[in-house]
Amino acid sequence: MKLKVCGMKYPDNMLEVASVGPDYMGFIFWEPSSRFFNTTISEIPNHIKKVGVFVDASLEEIINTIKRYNLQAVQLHGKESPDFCKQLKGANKSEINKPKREVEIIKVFSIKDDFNFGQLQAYEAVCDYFLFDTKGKLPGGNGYVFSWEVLKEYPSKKPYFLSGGIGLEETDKLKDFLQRPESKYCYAIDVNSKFETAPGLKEIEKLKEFKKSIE
Ligand SMILES: O=C(O)c1ccccc1NCC(=O)[C@H](O)[C@H](O)COP(=O)(O)O
Repeated sequence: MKLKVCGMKYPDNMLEVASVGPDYMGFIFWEPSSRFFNTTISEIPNHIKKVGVFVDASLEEIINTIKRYNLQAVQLHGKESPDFCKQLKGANKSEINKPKREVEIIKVFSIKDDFNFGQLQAYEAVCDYFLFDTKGKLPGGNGYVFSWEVLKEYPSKKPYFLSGGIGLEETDKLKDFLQRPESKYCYAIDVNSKFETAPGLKEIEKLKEFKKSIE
């Protein structure tokens, strides 16, 4: 199972987290967040994909940020429409990253108690992954787990990231979930606030323990 560590902020901490070996590292490009990032990304190994997290940012802002930070993925955490994702995919193919690999598009859906999976259909062709997070006061990083039971209704074959308040306390529940049919397309686990001592500052020992538990 892949691991994404989101909400990185501090250069030394990025290097420490890199040593744990996640597959993705996320950077929040949404100013109101306590994890808002606008400085320099440390030299982390190439196999760790850098993900830019955006909330209803313009196409221009996203493209400029991809270029500035050499991002390999973008996570869209707002109300971005299928057409917006399509435009981003188009820009991606033509101008962002040629001749390198295309930037992955991760579209986020926030879940409270139930969820209308019908809305995924329009995004199938225009994003690479879905990410399921917990609906809360903020667009992301709320620190609450949603009921994964909802995913029994998952109608798609698109791989998804499971997110929302996941910490070491969820390890047993997660192991159980990963045995179930509804986790067939679960591609990665996304963690954030449950591994912090302060916004954007991750706890390395906890991350090591968690990574082992999902291997
Ligand atoms: O983390 C933030 O501050 C944030 C703010 C606005 C949009 C997205 C944000 N985080 C994105 C993530 O991918 C988080 O890992 C995800 O929401 C889960 O966070 P948590 O509930 O703290 O585990």
